[in-house]
Amino acid sequence: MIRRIAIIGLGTMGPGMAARLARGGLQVTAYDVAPAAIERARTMLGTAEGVLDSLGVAPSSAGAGTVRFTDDIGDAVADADLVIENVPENISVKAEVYRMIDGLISSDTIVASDTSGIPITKLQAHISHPERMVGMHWSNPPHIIPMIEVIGGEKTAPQTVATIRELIRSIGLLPVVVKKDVPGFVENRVFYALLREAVDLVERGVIEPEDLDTCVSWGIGYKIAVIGPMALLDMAGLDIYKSVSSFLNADLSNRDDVAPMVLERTNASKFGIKSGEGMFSYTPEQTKALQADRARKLVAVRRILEGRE
Ligand SMILES: NC(=O)C1=CN([C@@H]2O[C@H](COP(=O)(O)OP(=O)(O)OC[C@H]3O[C@@H](n4cnc5c(N)ncnc54)[C@H](O)[C@@H]3O)[C@@H](O)[C@H]2O)C=CC1
Ligand SMILES: Cc1ncc(C(=O)O)c(C(=O)O)c1O
Repeated sequence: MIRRIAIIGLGTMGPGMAARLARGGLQVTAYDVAPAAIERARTMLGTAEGVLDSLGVAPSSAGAGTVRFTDDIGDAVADADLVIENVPENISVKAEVYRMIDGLISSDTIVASDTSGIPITKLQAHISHPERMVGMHWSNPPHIIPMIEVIGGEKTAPQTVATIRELIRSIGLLPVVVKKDVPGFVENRVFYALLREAVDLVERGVIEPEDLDTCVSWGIGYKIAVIGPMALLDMAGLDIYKSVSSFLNADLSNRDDVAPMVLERTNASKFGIKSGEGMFSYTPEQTKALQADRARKLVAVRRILEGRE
């Protein structure tokens, strides 16, 4: 039974996860190597709790859990039933965290990674109890998006996958078990196929970035929240899909490296909202307003999709 959870890494994802897990009645300790990240996370935690209130996510019947911040990794993982590693998407950074916690956790502590797509089999090579390591891939913003992928690597015990799936279900979220440890799992394989084509179309001047977003959000994006791709195939007709894919698939982007448009920006430290500029530009005031507006709309859409409005 999982009651105490340590979150390692409090950047974009950690604070929202901490808020959601605590709302589910769990005792969370939250650690980051950077003191500034811990300070930022305190504010982000408060914002996420407000969003959970507006989503109507009630505390568990046993009451809400707690979030305690710490700057000591040993303190964070001591007594944890589950450690969620949430540091940058880089195998050596993640492996260093596993090495650090290896001697600090008990042999029955589960270690989960929120990796966006590094195969779990690669990550579990860096830990003493690989049978207790599992992928637990949340989607951003983690306190709003209810689906979480659960992925076992070659050495993950089936019981570890089952325990994490049950934990997710027990706090009212939606676990999806990915049956094969493929890079990117399922969500990001599908999403990155879309992103590759979107970036390519903008880069080739087929469409302006703002218009690309309008096309995708109000075209496929809007309906895909209600009708998933497999069901859409049936709605459109497999005969139509057969005809279109017979000429279109061969014309879609198949680039296997990072697009120049993305490299130019990342080389200039233009990472998006976190640096004030990426595909678009953002002042701090615009960022605040945008995040509040997006949270409000995501909350409203989720309430409707769940049949609550
Ligand atoms: N940003 C996103 O939309 C999503 C990210 N992910 C995955 O979640 C993981 C974390 O991503 P983000 O939160 O976006 O990263 P981020 O870069 O925003 O935050 C990472 C945090 O880890 C901290 N950190 C670095 N080394 C550390 C160490 N040795 N010990 C403790 N803390 C350390 C950093 O100080 C930073 O605060 C990555 O694997 C990413 O691929 C998963 C779903 C969505
Ligand atoms: C661009 C991008 N990459 C990865 C992820 C992820 O799920 O890991 C996300 C996300 O929104 O969650 C993302 O936007």
